Amino acid sequence: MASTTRYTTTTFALGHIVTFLALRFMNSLGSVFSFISKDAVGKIQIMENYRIGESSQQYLTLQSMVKYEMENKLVDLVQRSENWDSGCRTILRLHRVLRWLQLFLEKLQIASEDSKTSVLCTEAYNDSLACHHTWIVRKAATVAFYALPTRVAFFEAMNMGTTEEAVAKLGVALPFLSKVFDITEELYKQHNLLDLP
Ligand SMILES: CCCCCCCCCCCCC/C=C/[C@@H](O)[C@H](COP(=O)(O)O)NC(=O)CCCCCCCCCCCCCCC
Repeated sequence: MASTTRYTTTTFALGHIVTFLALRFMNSLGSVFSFISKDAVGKIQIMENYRIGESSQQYLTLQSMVKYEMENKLVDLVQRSENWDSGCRTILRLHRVLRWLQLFLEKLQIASEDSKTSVLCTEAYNDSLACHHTWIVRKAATVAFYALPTRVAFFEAMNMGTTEEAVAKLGVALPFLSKVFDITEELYKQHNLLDLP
């Protein structure tokens, strides 16, 4: 499955729409989230530039990107230097965010009415992204999570309808999210790219 499934331009386009909605939502949460969305926007911009650059054909699929950058020694494997913004390391950062999102949405889906989104988000963060972040980023992220709205308001802000509707939508979306995560994880494992600096 992993070797035959491809990221297509359609997938990229859908990704952009979801990202746009997520970032708009984060901006609505106020300036406390802007340091998070700024970093996300910067990384998405790096990938968009590859998609419109002179090697854009090499960036049509995740597999072709890995092949192209590895064969042409365009990835910093040991420490960040001239290839600090390679597609491989940029996607790795976003891939780790996807793991956080997967855990967070799974928790939101099964949470009780009175559970706090800040707690769910912090747990998901500690089990995924936290170990890749510096102490200062971990502290700032944890503080920002306290500003998250309640579960109901969260679903409303994301335009997901009532709690029942939102839970049903998450049930449809989560398997797709897992599939994307698993394909990327497998590809990166094969090429030994999971710890890029
Ligand atoms: C809804 C609440 C959103 C919480 C977002 C949780 C993720 C917390 C990440 C905190 C990142 C802080 C900013 C800086 C991080 C960088 O140090 C770090 C390393 O980068 P470097 O190796 O280039 O130096 N960057 C990263 O790990 C990438 C962070 C990108 C954050 C993207 C967040 C997207 C959030 C999407 C929210 C979607 C909500 C949807 C709900 C249905």
